[in-house]
Amino acid sequence: MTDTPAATPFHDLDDYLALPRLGALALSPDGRRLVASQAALDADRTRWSTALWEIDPDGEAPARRLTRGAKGEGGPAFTAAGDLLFVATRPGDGDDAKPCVWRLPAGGGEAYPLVRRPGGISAVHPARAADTVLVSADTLPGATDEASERRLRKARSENKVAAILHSGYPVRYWDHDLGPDAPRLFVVEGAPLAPAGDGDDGDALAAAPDEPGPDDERGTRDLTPDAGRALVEASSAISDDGTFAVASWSTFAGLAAQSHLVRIDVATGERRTLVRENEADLDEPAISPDGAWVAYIASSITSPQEAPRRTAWVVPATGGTPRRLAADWDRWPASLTWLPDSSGLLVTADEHGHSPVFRVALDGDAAPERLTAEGAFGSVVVDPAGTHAFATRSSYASPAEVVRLDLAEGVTAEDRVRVLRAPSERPTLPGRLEDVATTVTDPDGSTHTVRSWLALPEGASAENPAPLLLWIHGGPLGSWNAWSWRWNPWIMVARGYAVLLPDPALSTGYGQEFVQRGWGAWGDAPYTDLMAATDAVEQRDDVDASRTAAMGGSFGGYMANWVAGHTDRFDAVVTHASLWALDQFGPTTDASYYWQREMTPEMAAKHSPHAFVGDIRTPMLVIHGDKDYRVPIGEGLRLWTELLSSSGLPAAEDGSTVHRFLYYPDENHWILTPQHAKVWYEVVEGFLAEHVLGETRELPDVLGGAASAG
Ligand SMILES: CSCC[C@H](NC(C)=O)C(=O)N[C@@H](C)C(=O)N[C@@H](CO)C(=O)O
Repeated sequence: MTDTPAATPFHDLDDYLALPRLGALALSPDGRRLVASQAALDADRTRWSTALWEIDPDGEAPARRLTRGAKGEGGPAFTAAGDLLFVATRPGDGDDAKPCVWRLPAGGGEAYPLVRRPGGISAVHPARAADTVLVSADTLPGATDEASERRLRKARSENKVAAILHSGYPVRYWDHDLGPDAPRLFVVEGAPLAPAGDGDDGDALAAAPDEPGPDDERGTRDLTPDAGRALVEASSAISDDGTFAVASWSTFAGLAAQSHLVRIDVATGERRTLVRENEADLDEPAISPDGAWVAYIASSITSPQEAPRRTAWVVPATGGTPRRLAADWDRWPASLTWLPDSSGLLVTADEHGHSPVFRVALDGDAAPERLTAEGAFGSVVVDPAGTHAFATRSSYASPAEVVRLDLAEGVTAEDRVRVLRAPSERPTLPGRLEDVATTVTDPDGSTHTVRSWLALPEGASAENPAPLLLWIHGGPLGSWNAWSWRWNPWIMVARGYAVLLPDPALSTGYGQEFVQRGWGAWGDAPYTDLMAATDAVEQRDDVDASRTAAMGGSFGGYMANWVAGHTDRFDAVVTHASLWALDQFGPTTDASYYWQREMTPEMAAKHSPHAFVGDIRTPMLVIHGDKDYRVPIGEGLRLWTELLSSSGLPAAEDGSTVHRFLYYPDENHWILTPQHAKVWYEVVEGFLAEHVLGETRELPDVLGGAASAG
């Protein structure tokens, strides 16, 4: 017998990067076909590409791959006739090829391009009970038809002009520039799609989308020629009968942006405001199957004093007075899916380290019924009989898998969920996960529970306590409740660390008051909660309190920077894409309007990590991507120069320093390529090994023979 745990994919970064990653689901209107997208590593291991897979809704047959395009396929959706539509670029169209909509006929045959637009198509929305299909496509402001759009695009590309003339805000989004084109909604024109084929059992669906099939390409009619930037970041839905659409529509005034819901008549393009609130953004419209109601999510406009509230509402689809669903519910709805008889909705919402599915009735004031126990659910779809739902479920114990939920009354949460046969197996973990909690007392005397996930290596024990890594989540309005490929604790667990994933003040799933305690005061309760959670696990005999590190990304990087300036209890701090100087972050992020609502100059001054640089006595690894527009590179650059010049551990005269800066010239807020993700984990692990374990790791050659990670 040996205590050495069996090797898992988390022990080897190449194996980890090769794990397939499940995406969104689509269910055919008859409920008989379930399709999932899944990303897998390409043969040259430098990108992931997505393919569509058919999943047996009964859980009997193995998953079957449907598409094999060289450039990948995504955004699956079924038409009323059962054809599968998806978005993909055409093979052979070159590097600047634009995605278009493909049709894979229900009756068999080759997939072929159904609709294209000169600027590409980003999403497709078929009606569930009519031959109407909407698409969302980026369009130039001066384009009046496809010919003028092509002419304008040609003028820019042939003259190699990338300049964009703005007259308002926003100008960037996450990792790309906004403009000069912007999304508009189009209806696909033409005769009804050809009926399904000869009843072939579908084997032909495995055909590759290599060559266009039938000569059936369709044109489009612009439903929103005057959209301007109103549909940037919009969510939209089409009614089952295909007669109208509802979209979130943004208006801009200076820096301020606000969204309301519009109803658009598909036949005429006539548009009218369905519901508008002065004090909230309205998004995520979902039209009831009977066409009578529109459900949506309202996110209140914040102020420096007041945190947002997210609530679910319904309004008659023809307009009228909105009504709040589950009015006393102290949870934030994340997604809304109607039941087929329009009697209510399935709603996901964060709760205590999970994101379960709840059933919410349309009428009455019954409390939402929590249907599931473990995990975070997404991509929820319901079969036409209303007896089962399908969803993806992940947690920190498992990447996303496809599950079927039995919607019958009286079923226990455990019995309700059945895991379906997905394209890939659940990977073996290198350790175990515990749900831990501690109690904190705020300066006003109120007490709160701070709960965390603690991932422990298999061998951790009193005789062999594990070094501790505190990993802080971003947002900050979020929760460690779903698997993340970006922030994966198991890689560090496989290297012997216990990883603590706390949900401090500002986290979601614990009620409004828990968010409010950290609002506008990021360095107070969120920080003290994190320290309290760390104190509590350091009491355990299977955790080694003398070897510890803290890390975080994005807002989690802000907190890592704050930690570095406020305690020297950790041996190392890793900060990725982090907010450093709040005086500059607010105006330079792509979402300035969002942050400036919360941040006063006083708050920025009081809670800015850069003001405490002189107190930093912990080696720091700074990581930033140049194309990060959410937390712009100026944060990383200023952090780096101030660390070298002004921290309590400045660079020596010969330039040597304990700090490190891992800079990605062509990555953004996320590290999107496999090879760069591998370097990320290698450098993080090497830096922690040096400072926490006192060990040296060799850096990979791809870093050009750089000196040690620590
Ligand atoms: C619901 S919390 C707000 C998320 C926030 N949104 C905007 C408009 O800025 C955001 O993007 N925060 C980042 C600084 C961040 O912390 N991102 C995290 C979580 O999304 C990340 O892991 O990238």
